[in-house]
Amino acid sequence: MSQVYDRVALIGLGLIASSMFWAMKRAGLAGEVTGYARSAETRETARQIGLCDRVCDSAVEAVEGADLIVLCVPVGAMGAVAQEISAALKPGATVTDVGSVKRHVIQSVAPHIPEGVHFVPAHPLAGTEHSGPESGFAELYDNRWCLLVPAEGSDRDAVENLRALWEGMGANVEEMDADHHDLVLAVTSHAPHLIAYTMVGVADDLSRVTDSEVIKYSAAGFRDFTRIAASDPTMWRDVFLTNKDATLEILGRFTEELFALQRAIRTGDGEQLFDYFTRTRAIRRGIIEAGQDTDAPDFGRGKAAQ
Ligand SMILES: NC(=O)c1ccc[n+]([C@@H]2O[C@H](COP(=O)([O-])OP(=O)(O)OC[C@H]3O[C@@H](n4cnc5c(N)ncnc54)[C@H](O)[C@@H]3O)[C@@H](O)[C@H]2O)c1
Ligand SMILES: O=C(O)C(=O)C[C@]1(C(=O)O)C=C[C@@H](O)C=C1
Repeated sequence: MSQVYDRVALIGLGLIASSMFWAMKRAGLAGEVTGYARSAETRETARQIGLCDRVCDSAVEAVEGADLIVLCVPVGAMGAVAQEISAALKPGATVTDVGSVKRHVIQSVAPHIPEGVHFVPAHPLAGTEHSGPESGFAELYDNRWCLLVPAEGSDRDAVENLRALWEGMGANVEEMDADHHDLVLAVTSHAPHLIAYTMVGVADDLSRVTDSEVIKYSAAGFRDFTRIAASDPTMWRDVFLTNKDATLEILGRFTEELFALQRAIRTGDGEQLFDYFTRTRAIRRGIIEAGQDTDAPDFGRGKAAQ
C-alpha cells in the first residue's frame, strides 16, 4: 500500500484516532501524522506510547500544513473543534470526521469549512467499549465497513483519496446519504446500545434483591450487554442527543414488538414466539452466510478503559 497523504492531523486521541494512527503506520498511508487532544494528560500519554509522529499542544498547530484533518472527538464537540481550526486549514486540504451520527455533524461542521477546503464526513463501523489513547489497535478496521457521506457535488478526488485511506486501513468503503445513515445506524447500533444500557440498569436496580447474583451467574447474552453498556458515556450521550428522531422512531417500533411478544408470553402463544424466533434466527444465519460477521479480534479489549 502506498502513501495517500503527506500530512494527516488527528484531533481527539481516543480509540478511533489511535486505531487510525496504528493502521496508517501499518500500511504506510501517511507521511507525518500530527495529533492533538484537549487534555494535557492524554497528550502526555500519547507522547509516551509513540502515538502520532508529533503531538501538538493546540489544535491549530496540529492542523497547520495538514492535507487531511480527522475530527475524532465526541459528536457534540465536532462543531466547536471545526470552528477552532477553521482559519488554520490549508487550501485544498480535506476535513473528515469519524462521528457515529452524520446529519448533526454535517450541520455543525460544514459552516466552519472555508472556501477551497473539502469536507467529506465518514463513519467507521468498528469499535470496542474501551476509550482513550491506549485503547487503539491497528486491526480495528480490518474487514469492517466505513461509510463515506459526501455532499452532492463534493470534490471526487477528495472522496477517492479518503476511500483509499480507509481501504488501506483494512476497511470496506461505501457511500451513503446522511439521513439514511442515521436511520440505519439507529437500528444497528444506537437503539441496541440503549437497550443494553437499560438491561444492565435493570439488573443493577435488582441487585439488592438478587444479591449480585446477576453478575456472578451472568450468562453469555447478559455479558454481551454489560460489555456494550460499558461504552463511553460522553460519546453515547452525544449520539442520542444528536440522532434523536431516528432513535425515537426505532425505539417506538421496538416497544410495539416488545409488547406483542410480552402478550404472546402472557397468553401462552407459543406459536407466535416460535415463529418470531425462527425469523430472527434466519437473519443471523444470513449474515454469517454473506460473510458479514466481521467481529474484530479481541485486541485491546483487555486494557482498562481510560
Ligand atoms: N467507540 C466506538 O465504538 C466508535 C466507533 C465509531 C465511531 N465513533 C465515533 O468516534 C468519535 C471518537 O470516539 P472514541 O471512541 O475514539 O472516543 P474516545 O473517548 O476514546 O476519544 C475521544 C477523544 O476526544 C477528546 N475530546 C472529548 N471532548 C472533547 C472536546 N469537547 N473538545 C476536544 N476534544 C475532546 C477526548 O479527550 C479524547 O481524546 C466519536 O464521535 C464517536 O461517535 C466511536
Ligand atoms: O463493538 C462495539 O463495541 C461497538 O459498539 C461498535 C459500534 C457498533 O455499534 O457497532 C459503536 C458505535 C459506532 O459508531 C460504530 C460501531
